[in-house]
Amino acid sequence: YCVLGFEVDTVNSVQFSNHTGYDHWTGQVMTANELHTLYDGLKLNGVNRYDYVLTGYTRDASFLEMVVDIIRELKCQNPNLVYVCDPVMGDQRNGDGYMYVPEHLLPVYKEKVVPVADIITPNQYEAEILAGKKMNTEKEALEVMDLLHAMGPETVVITSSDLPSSLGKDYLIALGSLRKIKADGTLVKERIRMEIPKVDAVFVGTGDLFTAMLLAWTHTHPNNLKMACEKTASALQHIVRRTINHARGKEPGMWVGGGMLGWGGGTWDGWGGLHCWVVGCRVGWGGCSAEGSVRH
Ligand SMILES: Nc1ncnc2c1ncn2[C@@H]1O[C@H](COP(=O)(O)OP(=O)(O)O)[C@@H](O)[C@H]1O
Ligand SMILES: Cc1ncc(COP(=O)(O)O)c(CN)c1O
Repeated sequence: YCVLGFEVDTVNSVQFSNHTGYDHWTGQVMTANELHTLYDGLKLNGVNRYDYVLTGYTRDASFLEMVVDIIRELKCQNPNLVYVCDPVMGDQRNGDGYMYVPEHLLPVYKEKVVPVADIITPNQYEAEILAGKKMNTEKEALEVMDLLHAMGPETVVITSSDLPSSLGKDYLIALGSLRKIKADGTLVKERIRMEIPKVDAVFVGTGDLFTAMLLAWTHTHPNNLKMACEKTASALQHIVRRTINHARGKEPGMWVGGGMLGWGGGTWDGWGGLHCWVVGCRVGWGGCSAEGSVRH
């Protein structure tokens, strides 16, 4: 189906009853073999040419390794392919970080996945464990982003952090860094900081949505990370606000669903012809979070 002008092929990396923030969850974790079988089908038909690949939540190390093998092959098919990786591993609450996927995935992300990624979107905790360095100040955050660039990706966006905002405690900080070596050898560096008004609730799936939106907006603004991030954050802000208003009963009749991706302004039609392959799961449905809109 077509989302924001992208024709998207989806592959489940897990198939769960609900996201893992619930007390219980059941379902299947996809294996490397199952992924390979699907990829083989695409190859046999000669339809394995993609412009973008986006990966999200994964629980299986060999599945991740297979993703890397496939990315390498897809990059041979299309050297301009952009791989957007959301290294979904964990989060922090009240300053304490924790992993919600098996810990042995960290070295696979670090040594194999991040090096082939063009854009990564960790949260603060994920950025810190990938870089092996804490970020308590903005200066340290910039150092962490440089360490992540050195691992491979030319675009790093830290989707949320608890760094202090000059606007007060009701704002969360997101940071972005674009580091590009141009054909003539010059280094282009763009750093951005976004202060995002906090909604007093915990959302699940917003990181996934952020990454999907960033993919779409960096396509429109490939050399303007500020613009891409602003449009992404704008959509997120609209969605979390409408979601919370709905949950509090202020917006009757609103459906938290895939169609919500249409908010945030801009013209999202008519891009046509782009192929995007998304490896990730659908993060559940129903409930009062933004998750319904993350139907990669
Ligand atoms: N409580 C919130 N208030 C406002 N915006 C939020 C909130 N939680 C998430 N967001 C939005 O979602 C984006 C991703 O944040 P988050 O879900 O914390 O990332 P991650 O899943 O990577 O930890 C943020 O940049 C912000 O735009
Ligand atoms: C199945 C699944 N997918 C994705 C996520 C990531 O959610 P978020 O976008 O909020 O980082 C989670 C978080 N627990 C999850 O359980």
